[in-house]
Amino acid sequence: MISHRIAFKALRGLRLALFDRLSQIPQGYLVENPIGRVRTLLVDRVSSLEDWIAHVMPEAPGRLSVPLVSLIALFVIDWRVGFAARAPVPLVIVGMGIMMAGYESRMYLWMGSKAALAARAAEYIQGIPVIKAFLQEDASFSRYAKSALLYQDTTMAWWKQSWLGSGVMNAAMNSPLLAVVPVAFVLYGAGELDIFRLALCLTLPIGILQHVFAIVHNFELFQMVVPIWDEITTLLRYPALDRPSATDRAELDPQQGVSFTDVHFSYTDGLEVLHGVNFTAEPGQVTALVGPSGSGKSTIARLIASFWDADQGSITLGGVDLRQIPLDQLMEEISYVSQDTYLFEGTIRDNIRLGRPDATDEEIEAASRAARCHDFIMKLPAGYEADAGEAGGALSGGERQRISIARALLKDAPIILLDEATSSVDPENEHEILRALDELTQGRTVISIAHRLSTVADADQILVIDDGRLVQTGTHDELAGTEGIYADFLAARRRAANWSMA
Ligand SMILES: Nc1ncnc2c1ncn2[C@@H]1O[C@H](COP(=O)(O)OP(=O)(O)OP(=O)(O)O)[C@@H](O)[C@H]1O
Repeated sequence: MISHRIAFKALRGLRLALFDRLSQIPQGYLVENPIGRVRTLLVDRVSSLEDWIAHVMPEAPGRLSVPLVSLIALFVIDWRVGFAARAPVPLVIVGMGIMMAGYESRMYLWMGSKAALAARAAEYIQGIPVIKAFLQEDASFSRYAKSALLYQDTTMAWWKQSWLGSGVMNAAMNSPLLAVVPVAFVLYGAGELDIFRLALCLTLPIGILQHVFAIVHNFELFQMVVPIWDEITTLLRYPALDRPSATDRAELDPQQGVSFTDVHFSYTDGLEVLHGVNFTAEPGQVTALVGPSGSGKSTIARLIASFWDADQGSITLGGVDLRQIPLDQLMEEISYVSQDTYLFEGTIRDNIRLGRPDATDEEIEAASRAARCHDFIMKLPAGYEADAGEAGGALSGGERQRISIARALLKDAPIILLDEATSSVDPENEHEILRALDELTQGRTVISIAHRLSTVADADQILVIDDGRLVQTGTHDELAGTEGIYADFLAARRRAANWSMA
């Protein structure tokens, strides 16, 4: 019982340490690692250490000493019985040798396929609505099925490679008396052993092999624990963002907005996606980022939110380099509003309160009214007390986005990062979102990945990004009359607007 208590305490400590690390490392880790894989690590991998801590470690002294003491006792009773008791050991070693050949690489393959299966399963389930909408069930299911088959193949390959060795080993270990019985009875017949010693000779070997069996099993467990521990320590040692502690708050100048100076950045694959970007988003102004898909707009927004650090150059906020601003302080300064709003377990009220944990109910409702959420929330049977998990399924994408706007309003951060994609939203919702956004962006510094021409045209400054470079800067009027990507973008929008349904 004590060892189990210690084990659960250790697992709890380990999980807390991992969560702690996750909050200190670049949030990009979560963008780059499928959520199913992170979940497997935090839940399953950590749980699988329980056996090791609760059983293997506390039982090890007994497992090792009992066979040793029994064997010495047998040698003391009669050295010939001692040797007979060891007769199966070479067979156990041979069997184990066969079984363990290439164990580590098989183990990594198997664990990799298991993690891939978990990731694919999570992806498949999360993506079901999209998959159905695009009639991709077969393709998506086949990806999931392929990883299930790979898991099956690696499991079966492992079994096939192990069965001979494990058969030999098990047979030898389950035959502790094979050589002892004839030797002991011959000695007893010859009068060299009395009845008590004979009884000891016939019982002690059984105990020895049971423990040897357990040691072998534990050795196998150890082989499994090594890669798991590797994975856990990789995350625990993942370099944290180098930031001052929460108490070393930076002096931010409210007259200065967000500035990029010669910013270069590459994701972990090493391919540079931003090649020396320079701009300033002035405080209280709307800066719109436009450009072709994959040009780097979201990357710029994520760098401002410190998902990662720039590889070269500097990003400043209020005149201070982001690296000098404690993460907590930065998070107070920024609200990130994207089109996919995550609803946490709890009530709708709790979900909005995430914007400012000490907000009163009245403040939450005022923010909801301003974000045009109040009416649809009141239509839910339990209103603000509705369970977000259950209600979430009943909310449209636009309604969820308005909830994230309500959170941001409550948070009242001076800088708004806005990924405003409204393409998937119906006109009624779009209208409501725009009104909510108007409330949110009043008097704040807004950096918006803009998709709607109206937002772009109204922006104080438009930054045109192409292939990781800032290629045009100006207002709508300035850029509309200049040849380039922005004029092309306008022309494409006008053509689309002229399309008729006839
Ligand atoms: N996590 C990632 N790992 C590696 N490369 C990435 C990652 N995220 C984005 N990229 C790459 O970085 C480049 C810029 O991507 P980004 O998402 O910033 O573009 P974007 O302009 O926001 O595109 P969109 O308008 O389609 O959202 C692309 O080539 C993309 O493939």
